[in-house]
Amino acid sequence: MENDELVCEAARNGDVGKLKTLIDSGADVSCFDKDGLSPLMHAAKHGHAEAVKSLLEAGAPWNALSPSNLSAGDFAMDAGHQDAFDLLLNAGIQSELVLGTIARKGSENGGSNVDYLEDRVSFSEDKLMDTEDKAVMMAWEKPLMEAHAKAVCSGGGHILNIGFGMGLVDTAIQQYNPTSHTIVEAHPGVYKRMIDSGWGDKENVKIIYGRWQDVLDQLGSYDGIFFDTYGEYYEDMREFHQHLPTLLKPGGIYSFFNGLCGSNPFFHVVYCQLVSLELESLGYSTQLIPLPVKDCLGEKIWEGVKHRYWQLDTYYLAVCQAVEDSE
Ligand SMILES: C[S@@+](CC[C@H](N)C(=O)[O-])C[C@H]1O[C@@H](n2cnc3c(N)ncnc32)[C@H](O)[C@@H]1O
Repeated sequence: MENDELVCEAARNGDVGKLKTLIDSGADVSCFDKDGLSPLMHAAKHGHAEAVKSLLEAGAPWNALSPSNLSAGDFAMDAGHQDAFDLLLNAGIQSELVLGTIARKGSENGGSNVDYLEDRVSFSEDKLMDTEDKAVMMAWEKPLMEAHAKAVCSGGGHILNIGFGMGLVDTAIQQYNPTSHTIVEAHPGVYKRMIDSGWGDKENVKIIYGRWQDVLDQLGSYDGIFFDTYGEYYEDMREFHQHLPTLLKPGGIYSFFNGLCGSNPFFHVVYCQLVSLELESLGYSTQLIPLPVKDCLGEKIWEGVKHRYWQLDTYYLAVCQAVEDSE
C-alpha cells in the first residue's frame, strides 16, 4: 500500500501509534487518498480526536477541501464529533489569527476593490451586479437588512451606514426615523443612483461620497452603525473595527453583514468566532442571532450570478455593543 493510503487508513482507524510512526518516518500529512480525502478528514469523520490532534501537530492543513468542498471540520460537525470539531475550530482560529497578523503587516497598498470602484455596475429589480457578473447586492437579503436596521436603530439617535448598494438597509433605517442618517458610498454609479432617486433630498440624510477609509475625518459618533461593503477583504472589516471606539457612542449598537465564508459551513463558524474574539479584544461583545434563510434562496435566484456568495441555511445576525453596556 502507498504511504498516503497508509496514513489515511491509520487516521480512519484512529490508530495514533501507527500514525505517529508514519509521521516520524516522513509521511506526508497533507496528502489525499484516491477519493480526494485527507488523513485529517478521515480522522474527523470518525471522531478520532487524538488522531486529529496528532495530524494537526504534524502540520496537516485544517482548511483543505474534499472534492465536494467539505473540510475536516465539516466532517466532524456533520457527524456530531464535538472533540474533533473543537480541535479543528481552535486550529482554524489560531491559524487565521496568525495570518491576519501577517496580512496586517503587508497591507499598505492602494485598497482591495479599486478595480470594482472604477468599473460600471448594473441595476435590476432583484440585484446589483458588477462587470464580472458577480452580485454586489441581491434582493433576497431584504429581510436580513430589515433585521440589521432594527438592531442598529434600537436606541434611535444618529445612525451610520457604510455601503448603500440597493438601499435596502437604508430604506429600513428610514422607517425608524432616526435623528440623523449618514450613508457612506464609494461607487460613482451607486452614488449617482442614490442622488437620482432622491436620497440627497431627505431631511435627516447625509451622504458622504468616498471610500470609508478616505472619509473617516468627516464622520462623527453614532448610536447605531451598520457595515456592508463589497469587494473588500476580512482584513478591511478588521481595520474598520479598529475605529469603532471613536465611531460608536457609549450604549451604541454595531452590526455588519455577516457573509463571512458564506459558502462553507465550518469556515463560517471559524470566522464567526474569529470576528467575535477580535471585537472582544476591542471591548465589544457580540451576540449572533440565528435567522433561517433557506426559504429565501431558491435555485432561480442565482441565475446569471457567477459566484454564490451564500450557501448556508442559517444567517447569524451579529449585534455588538460595548462589554460594559451588555452587562
Ligand atoms: C453589498 S452592498 C451594500 C448593500 C446594502 N447594505 C443594502 O442594503 O442594499 C456594498 C456597497 O458598498 C459599497 N462600497 C464598497 N467598498 C466601499 C468602501 N470602501 N467604502 C464605502 N462604500 C463601499 C459598494 O459600492 C456597494 O454599494
